[in-house]
Amino acid sequence: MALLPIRLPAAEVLFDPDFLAPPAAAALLTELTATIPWRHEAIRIFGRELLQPRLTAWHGDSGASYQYSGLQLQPQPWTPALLSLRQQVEAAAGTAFNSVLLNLYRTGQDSMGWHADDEPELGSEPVIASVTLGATRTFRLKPRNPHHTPHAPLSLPLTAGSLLLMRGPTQQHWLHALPKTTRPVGPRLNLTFRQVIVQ
Ligand SMILES: O=C(O)CCC(=O)C(=O)O
Ligand SMILES: [Fe+2]
Repeated sequence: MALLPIRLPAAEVLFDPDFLAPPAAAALLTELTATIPWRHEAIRIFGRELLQPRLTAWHGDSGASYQYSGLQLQPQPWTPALLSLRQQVEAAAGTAFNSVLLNLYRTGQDSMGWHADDEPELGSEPVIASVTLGATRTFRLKPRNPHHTPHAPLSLPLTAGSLLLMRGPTQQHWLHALPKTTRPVGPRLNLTFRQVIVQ
C-alpha cells in the first residue's frame, strides 16, 4: 500500500497503514524502547508543575535546536536506527527532516492533549511525518474553528507500522490529540519527523 489522502477541508492528511512490515516494526519497537534515553519531562499547567503523561526524546541534526520554556535546547544525535527510519520516511514523504520527536505512551493512561504542531521554528506549513510502533491507539483530529472549517471530529486508529503525514495548512486549521483509553493496551511508541528551521 501507499500513502493515500484522507479528504478533509483546509488540510492535507495522508495515511499508509503498511509503511513498515510487521517484523520490522516489532524489531524497531524493541530497539528504540531499550536504547533511546527516555525522559519524563515536567509541564506547567495553570501554574502547577506536573509530569507529562508520556516519556519523550528529541533527536536531530546538531543545530536543529528548539525553544522550550525560554530555553534553547539541542537535540540528541541520530542513532543508526533513527537514521535508517528517517531515510525511509523521507523517501515516502518526498521531503527532508532534520529532527524527530519520540513519544512513548506506556499505558492507556498516557496521552497527548489537543494541540497543533505550529511552533514558529516549524514554519508556516510544516510537514509532520508520524510513524507508530506497538499498540494501536486512536488519533483524533478536529477543526480549530468549526465555524470556519465545518467538519466533524475524526478518529483514526494508528496501527503498528503505519505512517501518517500532515502537511499544507493542516496545522493552521486543525488540532490533534491522542486521548487516554481505559482499554488495557500495551506500550505505543510514536515518532514525528519534523524540519526545524535552523537560524
Ligand atoms: O502520538 C501521536 O500519534 C501524536 C504525537 C503528536 O501529536 C506530537 O508529537 O506532536
Ligand atoms: Fe502533534
